[in-house]
Amino acid sequence: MKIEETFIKDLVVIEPTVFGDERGYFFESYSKTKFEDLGINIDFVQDNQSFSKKGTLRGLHYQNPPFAQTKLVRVLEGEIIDVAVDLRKDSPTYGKSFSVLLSAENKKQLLVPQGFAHGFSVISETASVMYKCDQFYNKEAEGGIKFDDPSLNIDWGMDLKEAIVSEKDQVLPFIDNCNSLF
Ligand SMILES: Cc1cn([C@H]2C[C@H](O)[C@@H](COP(=O)(O)OP(=O)(O)O[C@H]3O[C@@H](C)C(=O)[C@@H](O)[C@H]3O)O2)c(=O)[nH]c1=O
Repeated sequence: MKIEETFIKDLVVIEPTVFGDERGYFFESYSKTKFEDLGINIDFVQDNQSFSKKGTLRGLHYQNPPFAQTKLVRVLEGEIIDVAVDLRKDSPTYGKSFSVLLSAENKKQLLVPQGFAHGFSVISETASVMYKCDQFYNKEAEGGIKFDDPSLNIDWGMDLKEAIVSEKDQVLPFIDNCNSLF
């Protein structure tokens, strides 16, 4: 298992050790002790899975404290551009975004800490995305930022006019007006 730092503190990409043989492959997608060896000590309590068609864009979402969530995101099928935006007011990278291609093929995982907004776009025909969370879903604590906020200028790898976006996500505020409490 390998950990890649990003330019944003605490936001890391994890690559598993994959064992291939004539049957196919095997890897540990999560191991509490191996993650602890990498300095990651998180108690995950909920696993989520979503399936989306090409052109779907979900996000950018977060839950405010005390219900903030760390998310460990991976792709079971397909390819996504996974995006995290730093919302920590005292962070030197506040308002900056990081994007990474996650796919069933590259098996990379993005560890999105508490204090970030998260979203992804689907660039393959379909994609199944799975993520672990260290806090339960709480509707009242939900917050979001509009995916096309010009101050974030995120490259979602698609024509945004064609993006498939939920009604809820179409009316989210830009970062300067969001209700983030981080
Ligand atoms: C996120 C979530 C949603 N739901 C319900 C609420 C709603 O009726 C339905 C669909 O919810 P949403 O439209 O919010 O799903 P979605 O837009 O996929 O929301 C997700 O987006 C990605 C980018 C994230 O980072 C996640 O944390 C989550 O916010 O599922 C739960 O029951 N539990 C959950 O944990």
